[in-house]
Amino acid sequence: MTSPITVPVVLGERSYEISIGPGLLAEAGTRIAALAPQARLAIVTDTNVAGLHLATLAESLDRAGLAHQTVTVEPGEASKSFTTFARVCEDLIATRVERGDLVVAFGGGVIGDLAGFAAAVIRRGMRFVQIPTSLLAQVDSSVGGKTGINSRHGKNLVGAFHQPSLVLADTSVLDTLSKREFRAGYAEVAKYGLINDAAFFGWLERRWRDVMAGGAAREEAIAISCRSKAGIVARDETETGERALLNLGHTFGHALEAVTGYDSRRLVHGEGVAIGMVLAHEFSARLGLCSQETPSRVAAHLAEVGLPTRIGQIPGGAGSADALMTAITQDKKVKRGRLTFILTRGIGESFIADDVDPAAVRHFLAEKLADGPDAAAPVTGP
Ligand SMILES: NC(=O)c1ccc[n+]([C@@H]2O[C@H](COP(=O)([O-])OP(=O)(O)OC[C@H]3O[C@@H](n4cnc5c(N)ncnc54)[C@H](O)[C@@H]3O)[C@@H](O)[C@H]2O)c1
Ligand SMILES: O=C(O)C(=O)C[C@@H](O)[C@H](O)[C@H](O)COP(=O)(O)O
Ligand SMILES: [Zn+2]
Repeated sequence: MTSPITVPVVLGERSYEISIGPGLLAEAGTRIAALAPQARLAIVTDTNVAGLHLATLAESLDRAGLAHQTVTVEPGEASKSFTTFARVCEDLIATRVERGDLVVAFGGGVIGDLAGFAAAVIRRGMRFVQIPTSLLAQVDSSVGGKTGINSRHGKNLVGAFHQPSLVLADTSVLDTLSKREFRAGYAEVAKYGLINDAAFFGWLERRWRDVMAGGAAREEAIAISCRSKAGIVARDETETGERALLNLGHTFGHALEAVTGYDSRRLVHGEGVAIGMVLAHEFSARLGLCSQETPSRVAAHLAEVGLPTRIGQIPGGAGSADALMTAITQDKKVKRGRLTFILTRGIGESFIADDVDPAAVRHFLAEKLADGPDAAAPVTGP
């Protein structure tokens, strides 16, 4: 087996490594034992991932002599709720894991955020390991220490910064991911190009089919994404400045997720981000910050990949401009009541814009909603 790609996340005493490559699940036992030889493990996963990959992880931990128990939740965004969080905390405490033991987040971003938040608060803080199994989790959510759950007022409004001690991204587990979920993760990959790396976005435009197919191009895209995120997180761990760039498309996207009731059948996070990134580029063009060709190029690429790019593609619609604005004004980037958006001057030229006029955003959204439902390209499906 070839050695995995390693990406360091440099954060002083909270530094850790991301390992990326095929077959890492079978090595999880030895790698975790090297980190914490005596630890007992509490694995948090969802029923999909458990059914497909838990046996491989469990065998690896057994071989390394690591005791482990599992807490399982239902798949989907609805599990990032107070109710599920409370149950997971109680179940984890019932396993009698101690402060020196490890929580293992084994799944997509929902599991990483949920289990990571539980690890942040149980016994006032336990170490945890991320074993991300979706593309989205491998390129984004397992890195950087944002953990949390949703509120009825908005996405991720309850949470903590809590860095993992290790990230193991086994790229071969992505072979069992649905096309829809793979595409959703691809939106966050494209985000890194759109933030500050026009060459990467151009590479994706040429090579996206290879990224979807697997192999070297997919691993390269995951590694480039992780390096980009690790660099930003190392410079601004708790989002006092530059880290907000990772929120490109998210102010709109999170509002869309909130008004669609965190219902994964209608919209998953990466799809919200895809639509949100197109909206952020269109809004930038509307403000005269970039040319009209910029949003057209972004939308064309995301649509070619099979992602939704318009609000009208969300089954059941996305409520009203007022409902979206209510969610947007709860965004964590709001400062002294003023809206912050990630806007752009062109592909790979994103910047943080504070004091964005809410009336202009509302007017823009009302116009987008007036376009009405679009039956041409439904977001759901395989
Ligand atoms: N903390 C962060 O920095 C950060 C970054 C980006 C996104 N997020 C959060 O991540 C969540 C989205 O993550 P996601 O897209 O991974 O969603 P998810 O965790 O719901 O996973 C998507 C679906 O894929 C299934 N799945 C996962 N791995 C699989 C595999 N290998 N084979 C088959 N099925 C598999 C899951 O069971 C689920 O049904 C959102 O809640 C979002 O807010 C957090
Ligand atoms: O890591 C970050 O910082 C991000 O913003 C990454 C996003 O892709 C991710 O969806 C994150 O959870 C959003 O953070 P939030 O602070 O807006 O909830
Ligand atoms: Zn995201």
